[in-house]
Amino acid sequence: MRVGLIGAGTIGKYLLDELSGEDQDIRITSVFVRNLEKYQHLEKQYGVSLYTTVDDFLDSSIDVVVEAANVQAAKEVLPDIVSKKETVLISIGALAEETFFDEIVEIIKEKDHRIHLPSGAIGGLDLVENVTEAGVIDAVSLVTRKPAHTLLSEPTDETKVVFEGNAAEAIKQFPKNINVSIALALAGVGLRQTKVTLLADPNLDKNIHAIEVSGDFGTASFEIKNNPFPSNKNTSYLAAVSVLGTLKKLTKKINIG
Ligand SMILES: NC(=O)C1=CN([C@@H]2O[C@H](COP(=O)(O)OP(=O)(O)OC[C@H]3O[C@@H](n4cnc5c(N)ncnc54)[C@H](O)[C@@H]3O)[C@@H](O)[C@H]2O)C=CC1
Ligand SMILES: O=C([O-])CC(=O)C(=O)O
Repeated sequence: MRVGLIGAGTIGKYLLDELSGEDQDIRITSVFVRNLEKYQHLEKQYGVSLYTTVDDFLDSSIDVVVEAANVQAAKEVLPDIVSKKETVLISIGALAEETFFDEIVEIIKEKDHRIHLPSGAIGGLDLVENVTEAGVIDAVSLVTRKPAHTLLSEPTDETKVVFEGNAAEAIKQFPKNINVSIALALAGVGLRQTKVTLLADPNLDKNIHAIEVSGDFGTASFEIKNNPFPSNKNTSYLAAVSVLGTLKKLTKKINIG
């Protein structure tokens, strides 16, 4: 499977490290960048071709596109990508606006393409999706706790609630920090019904996501204590791992969950 990558930052570089080389079943062959000079070294290092226009990138010989840029970039390029390719989207917040979501769904239905949303820095989405499809879910909440300096510009001595509301509002205010809430919302009861609390904790060096689900099926609680990437404290290591996992699932004959 030949993969086209958008965004060669923390997650993108992790994927390049894992998925380059002739002998790989899944291999990144094309990378879309804005600044050719800055990323030129990737060509030699990973044997990839760089593209600066979306059209050329999509016309290169790739089977699937992985977006690992950011919510705004994803929104800009998503209609073009999904109309031509299968897509793995990690900036899931790009799908938070209802009209845009509907537009994308219309395109993928017409083109018979799929979008794959990795579980990112959380887990348990299979359960949430199952109980939602079966109509046996009542409520979902997410409490995210992050190192204070990744959320606040000023230092703080005590834990601060920086957001309390629903997933739709959370991603508008924190597009770089709470993509997980949109994955949870899309798997479950929707953006307005998914409760989100975001805490800035000065004594923390991990990104912790606590999920509570309840309904006729029973209750479920998940807590994911994520180690951040050393090079990017905003991003959990698991987020990158989940993109790799999603790509590997695309090639498997037995799917779990
Ligand atoms: N669903 C989840 O659990 C998580 C989702 N994310 C999403 O993944 C994204 C990527 O994360 P990281 O790799 O840690 O971020 P990063 O900031 O390290 O890397 C992003 C890269 O994308 C590039 N970029 C930005 N706009 C672009 C454009 N229009 N075209 C091409 N490249 C562009 C940047 O230059 C940078 O190299 C985040 O912005 C966030 O939206 C991140 C963590 C968790
Ligand atoms: O990496 C994380 O823990 C979560 C994150 O940034 C996001 O959901 O956007």
